[in-house]
Amino acid sequence: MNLLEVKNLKIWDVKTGKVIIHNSSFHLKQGSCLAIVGESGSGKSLTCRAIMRLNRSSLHQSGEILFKGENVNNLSEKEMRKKRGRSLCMILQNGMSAFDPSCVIGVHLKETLAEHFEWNKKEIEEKMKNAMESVMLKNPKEIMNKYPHQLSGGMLQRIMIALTIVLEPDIIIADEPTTALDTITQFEVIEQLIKLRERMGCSMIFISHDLGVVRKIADDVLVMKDGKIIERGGTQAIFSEPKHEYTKYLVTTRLALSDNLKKIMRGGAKVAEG
Ligand SMILES: Nc1ncnc2c1ncn2[C@@H]1O[C@H](COP(=O)(O)OP(=O)(O)OP(=O)(O)O)[C@@H](O)[C@H]1O
Repeated sequence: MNLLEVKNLKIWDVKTGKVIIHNSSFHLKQGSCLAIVGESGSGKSLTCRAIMRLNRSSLHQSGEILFKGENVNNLSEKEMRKKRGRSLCMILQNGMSAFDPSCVIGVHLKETLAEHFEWNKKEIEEKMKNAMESVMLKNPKEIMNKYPHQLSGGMLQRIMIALTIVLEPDIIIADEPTTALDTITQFEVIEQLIKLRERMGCSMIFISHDLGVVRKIADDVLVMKDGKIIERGGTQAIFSEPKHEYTKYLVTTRLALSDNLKKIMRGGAKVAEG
């Protein structure tokens, strides 16, 4: 069953009239992970933000975005707010931009959860504590009393994953969730995302420049270039028999980069062991 079906999505800038996403159609199967890859500026983030209806007001969108058969393009902002977080959850590139800098993490987490559930303060604290421990965040109580700037990028990403565990959304959209992190932390956060999928069986849209990670985590892949989907298919097929010249280029160059990462990781592990 398709949990999400995007039909003829078009996004354009009303100020300039420029079309940025041209007639994009794709679907996300229940329980599967769809990766969107492509060079910088190809339209991956705008596509995902369109699903969440989070693009700036100067960007207009048309077409159908059917979530469980309902076109989210037709929902009011109030109805959409209920869907965000509870049904469709986004893990952003930079944890720092996801949390309110003016309050401690715990306040933000409690406010988010109180918006979607009838839990009392104690229940929220208990659920968050368990979820944070499950993503290897030690001392959850201490962390909840810290401001975002007092925590590392890797910790903020884990907190976002922990919040996602508690929210149990139908779809997680992870937009380059490890780009802002150092190599070792990237590896750990990806491990947590893989575990999250295994545990919750949720569906995921995963945007990444790292094709090594895409090969590990995704079931299907969309390749985007200049606002268009130029190739799509099962992960295995995309990597072993890419058809489009651009996909061939991506697969060879990006996998070479990934191999480099693996070498660094092995080196890092040795240093840690020694
Ligand atoms: N608010 C905006 N107004 C007008 N154009 C925009 C806006 N945001 C992004 N764009 C343009 O839309 C295109 C697609 O951007 P998008 O952020 O979706 O690319 P991307 O594939 O996610 O890139 P990256 O991998 O660097 O994150 C780019 O050319 C970008 O300059």
